[in-house]
Amino acid sequence: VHTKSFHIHIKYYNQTTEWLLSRTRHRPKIAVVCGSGLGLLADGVTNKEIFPYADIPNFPVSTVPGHEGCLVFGILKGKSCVFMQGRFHLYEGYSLCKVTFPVRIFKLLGVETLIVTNASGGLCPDFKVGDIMLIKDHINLPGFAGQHPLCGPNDERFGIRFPCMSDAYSKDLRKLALDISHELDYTNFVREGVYCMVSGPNFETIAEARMLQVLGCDSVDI
Ligand SMILES: O=P(O)(O)O[C@@H]1C[C@H](O)[C@@H](CO)O1
Ligand code: HPA
Repeated sequence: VHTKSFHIHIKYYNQTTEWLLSRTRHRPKIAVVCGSGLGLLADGVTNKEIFPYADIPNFPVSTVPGHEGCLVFGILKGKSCVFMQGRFHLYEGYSLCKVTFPVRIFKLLGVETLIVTNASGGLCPDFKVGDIMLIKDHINLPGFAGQHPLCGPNDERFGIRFPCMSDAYSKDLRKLALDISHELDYTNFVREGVYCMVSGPNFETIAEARMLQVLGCDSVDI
């Protein structure tokens, strides 16, 4: 991989951030990335301001069905939020720094909490189709092969060079989600587990899925 594809100059992050800040009144502290078919998570938002990705400078565009390709700002339960209706994938041909570009824009917009969602494949034999799995940890398989969004020059504005990953997923937020699933009587389909990223675009072979199970993965996605 050419090292240039590991890096996006800060001027592009600043340009995109300034473009958005000059067009929205919202100053979200919470961002939600909606996976395939999950753009409807933004439906309950009020005071909506919608920006198609194609209009936002430097933003990638969605090429996968089920990904609307819009950034939606608004208010949910009194909190200012931003929703990505559609996310980006390595298999679309984007470098990982392009895939994660919006996350860094969220950081520059002042977002403090990131909620990621997607439609992944279940590996844990106890899971049923349609279950919701809260991610408690992950295995970044492409990362083992040097396909990692943090490779390249480090910009301390976005975080330290060697980030600790032992607490990547907030215990407090996971507990909150579990508490709410109890309150709503959703416990028979809300699970916790280890998520694995693979590159795609093919889904896994039977042998690969079995290997991932042995490695301790409960769900897998591309
Ligand atoms: O963006 P997510 O992970 O929800 O999308 C899944 C995996 C593929 O991108 C796509 C296949 O339908 O859905
Ligand atoms: N594997 C199997 N099923 C899936 C995946 C995957 O990676 N992503 C979404 N459904």
